[in-house]
Amino acid sequence: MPRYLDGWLKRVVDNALKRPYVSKSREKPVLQIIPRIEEYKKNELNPIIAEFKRRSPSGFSEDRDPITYSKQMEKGGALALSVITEDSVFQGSYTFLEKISTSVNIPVLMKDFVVTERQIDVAYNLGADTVLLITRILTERELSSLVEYSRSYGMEPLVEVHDENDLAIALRIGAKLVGINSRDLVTLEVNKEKALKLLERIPSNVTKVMESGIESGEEIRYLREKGADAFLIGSSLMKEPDKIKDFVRS
Ligand SMILES: O=P(O)(O)OC[C@@H](O)[C@@H](O)c1c[nH]c2ccccc12
Repeated sequence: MPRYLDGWLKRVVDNALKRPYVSKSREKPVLQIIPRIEEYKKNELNPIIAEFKRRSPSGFSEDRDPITYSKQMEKGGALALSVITEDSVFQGSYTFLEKISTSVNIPVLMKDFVVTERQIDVAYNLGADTVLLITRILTERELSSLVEYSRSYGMEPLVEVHDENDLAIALRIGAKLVGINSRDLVTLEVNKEKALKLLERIPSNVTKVMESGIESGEEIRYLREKGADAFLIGSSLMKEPDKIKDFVRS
C-alpha cells in the first residue's frame, strides 16, 4: 500500500490501484534515456523531455492532437516525450501513449501515478521506454521494488522528488535518473528556489531532470549552469509548440 495520502492525491492513487491490465505484445526495443542525454550535452543541445498533457489540477487546459504534437516535438529536436496517462484528474489515457509511441522514434516516458507492477507492465506493453515513479506517494520499500521491477524490463525509471526527505530516499535506493519537481503535489505551488537547492545536493553521478514551470530558454541556460542535465516541459510547449526549437538550442 502506498504512503498515507488524502485529498486529490488519494483519489488519483485509488484510481491507479484499479487501472486495468492491457495485454499487447510490444514490437520494439526499449530506448535508453540517460545515454541520449549525454549525447545531447556533448553536442551542446539542451535535453528537453516534451510532455503531452491536456489537463492538470492546477487549472491547465489545452487540447491538441497527440500525434501532430509529438511529431512536431521530435522534429524540433526533443530528446524524449512524456505522455500523461492518468485518466481521472489529468484526462490522459493509455490510448495516447500507444498512439504516440508508435508514431515517434524518440524515447517515450509514461507519466502516471504508478503504484503497482501491473502499471509498469502496461507501460512496457504499450511501447513506453520508461516510467515516472513519484517518491511522495510511495513507501521506500515500494519505490525500491518498483525501480527494480522497471529495470527488469531494461527501463531506468525517472524518480521524482519534491523535498529533502524524498531526495534522501531516492538516493538511498540508488535512483540513477532523478526528477526534481518544483511543483508541490499537495499545495500545487511552484517553488523554484527550493528546487534549485535540491539540485545542488544531488551527486554528479546521478542524472538530474528539472520539472515543472519552465518557460524560457534563459531559465534553461541558468539551470544548466547550476548542474541540471535535462528539462521536462509540459504547459509552455502545449501552449506554444514552436518554442521547442529555441528550448533545444538556447
Ligand atoms: O506543465 P509543466 O509546468 O511544464 O510541468 C510538466 C511536469 O513537470 C508536470 O506535468 C508534472 C511533474 N510531475 C508530475 C507528476 C504527475 C503529473 C504531472 C507532473
